Amino acid sequence: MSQTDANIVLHVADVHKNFGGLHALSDIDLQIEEGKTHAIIGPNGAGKSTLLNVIIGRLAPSRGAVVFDGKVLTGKKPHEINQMGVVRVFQTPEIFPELSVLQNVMAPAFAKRDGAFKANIFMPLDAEKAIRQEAEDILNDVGLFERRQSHAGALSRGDKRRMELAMCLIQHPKLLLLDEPTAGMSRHDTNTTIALLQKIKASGMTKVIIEHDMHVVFSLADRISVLAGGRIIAEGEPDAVRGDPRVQEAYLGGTYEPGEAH
Ligand SMILES: Nc1ncnc2c1ncn2[C@@H]1O[C@H](COP(=O)(O)OP(=O)(O)OP(=O)(O)O)[C@@H](O)[C@H]1O
Repeated sequence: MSQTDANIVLHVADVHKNFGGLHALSDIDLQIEEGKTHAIIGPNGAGKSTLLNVIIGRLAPSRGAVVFDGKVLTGKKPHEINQMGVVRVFQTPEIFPELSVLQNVMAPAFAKRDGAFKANIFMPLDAEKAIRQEAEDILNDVGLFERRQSHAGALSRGDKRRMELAMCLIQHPKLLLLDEPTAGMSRHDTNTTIALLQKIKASGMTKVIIEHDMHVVFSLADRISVLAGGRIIAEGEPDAVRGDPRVQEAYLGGTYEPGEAH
C-alpha cells in the first residue's frame, strides 16, 4: 500500500529554527505515519530537542510549519497542542512529589476533562471512580500498582519515569513524544521500559522517540531519522539506517557504531 496523506499523523514541513546566527534546524521535512514508532537520533547538539520543542509549541520555528492530524500546530500554545492529543514525556519527570502516585496519574485526566488544573481538584478524587479505575489499570500496566499510595517524591528515578508515562497514557494521546525515556536508568529498568513501550506499540499508538541508547532505538523503532548539524542526513528502516555510512560518519567521524548501546 502506498503511503498517502491519510495515514500521516504528523508532518514537519520545511522547518528551520535559528538561534541568532546558529542554524539549529534547517530544511526539516519529516512525516510520521499513524501507528508507527519513529525514532529521531543524532549526536549531541544535532537539534533533536529543538525539533521536539518546535513540535510541542515551546519554540516557534523561524520558517515552516508543523501539521498534526490535518491541523496546523504552528502558532498554537503548548497546552492547546496538548489538548489536541500531542503528549510529551519529558526527559526530566514533571510530577507532584507531595501527592500519591495514584493522584499524580489521575491529575492529567481531571485537567483534560476540566480544561485546566484546579486548586481543589484533589478534593473529589474518591468520587471519581471511573478515572480512579483507569489510573489503577494504567498503574498496573506500568508495574506501579503496588506503589499507588506512595508519595511520588519517594519513588526511584526509574519508577518516576514509569509514573510519568502513566500520566501521559491516561490522556489517551494520539501522538506520544518520548524524550530519552530510559536516560539514567539501569540496564534492568531500561529493559523493563522497552517491554512496556513494546506493549504500547502493540496498541497502535503513534510515537516519536528521541533516544541516545541504540539498544532502545533498535528494539522499538519502525523508522529512524538521523539528525546531524540541524539537518536530516538519513532516514529509513532500522537496518538500512544502521548500515548507512553517512550515519556512521556523523557519529564521531565513523568510530562509533550506531547499533551499539552506550
Ligand atoms: N535556547 C537556545 N538558545 C541558543 N542556542 C540553543 C538553544 N537551544 C539549543 N541551542 C543550540 O542549538 C543546537 C541544537 O541543540 P539541541 O539541544 O536541540 O540538540 P540535541 O540534539 O537535543 O542535543 P543533546 O543530544 O545534547 O540533547 C545546539 O548547538 C545548541 O547549543
